[in-house]
Amino acid sequence: MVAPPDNAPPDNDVLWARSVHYSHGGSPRTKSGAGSPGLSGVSVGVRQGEILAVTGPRGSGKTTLLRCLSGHLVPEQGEIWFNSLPVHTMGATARERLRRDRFGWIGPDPLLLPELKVWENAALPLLVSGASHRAAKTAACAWLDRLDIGAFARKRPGSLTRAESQRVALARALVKEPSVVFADEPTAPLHRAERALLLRTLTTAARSHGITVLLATHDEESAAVADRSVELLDGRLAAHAGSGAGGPGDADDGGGPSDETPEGQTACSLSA
Ligand SMILES: Nc1ncnc2c1ncn2[C@@H]1O[C@H](COP(=O)(O)OP(=O)(O)OP(=O)(O)O)[C@@H](O)[C@H]1O
Repeated sequence: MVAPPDNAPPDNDVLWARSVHYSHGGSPRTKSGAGSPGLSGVSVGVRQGEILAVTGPRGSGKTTLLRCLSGHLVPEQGEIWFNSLPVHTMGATARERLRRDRFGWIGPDPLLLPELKVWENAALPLLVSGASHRAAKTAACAWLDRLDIGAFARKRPGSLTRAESQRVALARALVKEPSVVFADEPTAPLHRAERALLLRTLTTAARSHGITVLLATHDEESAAVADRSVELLDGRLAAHAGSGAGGPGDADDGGGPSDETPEGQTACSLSA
């Protein structure tokens, strides 16, 4: 067993971004705002089991941050850590394996495969990982039941409403019981009542299984389900605040770092 490097994140942070810079198209951001903005020196720590909302207006960099934290994008500068693993130095295959084995993702579009039954869509992450058909079906149907859509397991996605389809996408994100679920505007296509239901379903499932959630949303009401929020503005972290909803961050200082963290780490849970 290799000891984690000295600059690895604090033990209770499952994910950690340190001074991350990312420009879409690779052209660095200029002072005038020209170029292709993404992230400009964002640092954030996410605790084990925490539900963290990443808020901010459209185009502020929420998706880019989630994609960097999940290893889809590699920052031009800065570090991304998952536990003691330096994601920013991993090769494409290792990052792909990490995403497949430890992370779940749900976006604004359910992206279900119309040719497959609902349970097969929910089971896809297990099927592509080599799980047996029977085990994948059992796990997928259990999640569909938990999310109150078990009755649709044998139907095709085409017969579902948008809200039901999003819940199937949620089952697919949870079916491997990942360490972290990245939820990028998962309620964007839904009506208000449906939004509340999906978020309640996501947070209940995550809390009962100890799953960490990063929820990107421009909607304040959606962000209120989180334990803590960080706000992005123009690719920079603007503020952070505890919502009082309860969670790991409430145990001590409301989610910020302690004074005892090594030099350089204090900024990582707070600032751009
Ligand atoms: N593939 C891309 N190529 C070029 N620019 C991009 C690309 N993806 C995002 N951007 C730009 O990067 C900035 C941040 O985009 P990002 O999607 O991360 O923001 P966001 O806060 O998630 O926005 P939204 O709420 O609209 O999804 C925006 O200015 C966007 O136009």
